Amino acid sequence: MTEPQLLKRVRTRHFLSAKQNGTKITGLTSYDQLTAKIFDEAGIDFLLVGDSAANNVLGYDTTLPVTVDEMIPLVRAVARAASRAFVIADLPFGSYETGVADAVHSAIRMMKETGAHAVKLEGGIRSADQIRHIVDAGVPVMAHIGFTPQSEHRLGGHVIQGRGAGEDQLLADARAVEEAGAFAVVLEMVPAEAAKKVTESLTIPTISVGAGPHCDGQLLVWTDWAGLTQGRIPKFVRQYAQIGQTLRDAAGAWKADVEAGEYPGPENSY
Ligand SMILES: Nc1nc(=O)c2c([nH]1)NC[C@@H]1CN(c3ccc(C(=O)N[C@@H](CCC(=O)O)C(=O)O)cc3)CN21
Ligand SMILES: CC(C)C(=O)C(=O)O
Ligand SMILES: [Mg+2]
Repeated sequence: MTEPQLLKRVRTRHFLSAKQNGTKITGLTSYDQLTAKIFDEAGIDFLLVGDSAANNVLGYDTTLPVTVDEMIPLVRAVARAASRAFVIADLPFGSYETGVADAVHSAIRMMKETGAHAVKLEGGIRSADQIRHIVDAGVPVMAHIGFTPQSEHRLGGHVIQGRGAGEDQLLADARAVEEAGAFAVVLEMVPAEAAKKVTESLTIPTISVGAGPHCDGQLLVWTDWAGLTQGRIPKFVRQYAQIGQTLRDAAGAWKADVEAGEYPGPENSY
């Protein structure tokens, strides 16, 4: 988006101007103050405290079990650490689907108790009323359509969305969230050509998570991107580090040194 030192704090208007200027927007997930500070210093434009914390922090198999109460301390840590990046709190499953009052309540809790700058929720047409009411309450909303992990059981697994006839549904969902007042929309796991059509038909920026190169920005789950996630990694991820292997090697080397009496050395002792 803009050079880190030129911009004090990323705001929703910078998302819109980035689309207008053709400058790509970058986002990573973050769940703690250590990574938030590092990604913020690297100039990443926004940090999403994803409900993927369910898998990546709390050890659940899916995102479904995580609650607002569990998310709040993580969002707070990220918001405290980020000085330039725009911090977005993911609304977990069950905290907004039950009606506009519950959705506004959850969004306000996130804003009041964490210092986040916006919330994100899943769903297009089905979530448009919630988006409208949260925005009316003064809270910016990032929408999320295409593959929506909170509904993976209804979708039948990690299935690519927006293929064939699904493209019309995707476009309708995208228009609905823009009309409802979302400032940006995440497109997850949709064909590049469908994402291109959505990007060209909206005035708000599209953020790709596995939606190809034509979107206005790109977002990845940091633990996937840094080689920390165990197990299957989606095809849309490019790994920029192998932190998992680095830590495994470090733990093995330290254990061997301790067992051999090589650690601590004189320089580590009083
Ligand atoms: N952005 C994102 N969303 C997720 O739901 C998600 C992550 N990242 N990262 C961690 C886990 C791992 N997940 C996934 C999601 C998809 C595949 C996968 O292999 N997908 C196929 C395409 C779908 C298919 O047709 O099977 C692929 O080739 O990428 C793997 C792990 C779900 N989780
Ligand atoms: C992958 C992104 C879009 C997300 O919702 C999350 O990390 O929870
Ligand atoms: Mg999420």
